[in-house]
Amino acid sequence: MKIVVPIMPKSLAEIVEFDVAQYAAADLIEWRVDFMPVADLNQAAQEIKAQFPNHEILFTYRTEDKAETLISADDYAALVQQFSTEFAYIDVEILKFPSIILPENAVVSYHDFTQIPQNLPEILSKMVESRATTVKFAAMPQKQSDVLRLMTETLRFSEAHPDVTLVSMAMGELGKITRVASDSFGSSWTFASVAGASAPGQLTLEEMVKFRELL
Ligand SMILES: O=C1C[C@@](O)(C(=O)O)C[C@@H](O)[C@@H]1O
Repeated sequence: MKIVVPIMPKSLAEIVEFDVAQYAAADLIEWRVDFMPVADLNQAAQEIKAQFPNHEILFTYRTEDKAETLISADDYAALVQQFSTEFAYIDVEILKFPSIILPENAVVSYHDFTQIPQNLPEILSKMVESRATTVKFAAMPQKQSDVLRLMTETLRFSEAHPDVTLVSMAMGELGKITRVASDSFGSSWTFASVAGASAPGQLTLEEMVKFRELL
């Protein structure tokens, strides 16, 4: 299972301050672009690539965790088009922005910060219809059985689509088990933090590495 570590710089100045050595055990860096002014993204992209020359980078502009809309659909599509060629992977909220032209390195994603929706299988099916090779799903369980449901659907989906890389996780305290063990049920990436979590329930990179060694 690949360990993905998010970085969430709020300014250009923060990028040069990263203690890059702390990220060495990460398989992939996720740049959470949505914390930074859009006007600074070009320069930030170059500086981030220079800071992490040995890592593949996932470019993510997350809108689904925000109440207000900070970016128009056209601007979102323009960002995807511009930055998809600059990074190894690019996150695309395909169900929220359905008219987008999907780049080959797209990681189509869906987030629900309140629940694990009952129509999870349908959401996964819709995402795979986009023909993306990587499908990511993160949602918030309210009870233990929600976590089991996510694991069951992860297994079902991964068996039905062996050619697709599935990334799934349950967030929060209840979901932690999915972050360390869901590769047993067909999920291929897990997210862990170095300088602050980008979602509830993430373990630190150090904890994750220890867990993975034990498992
Ligand atoms: O899609 C995900 C997964 C995530 O939401 C998590 O729960 O670890 C964290 C986000 O930064 C990332 O874009």
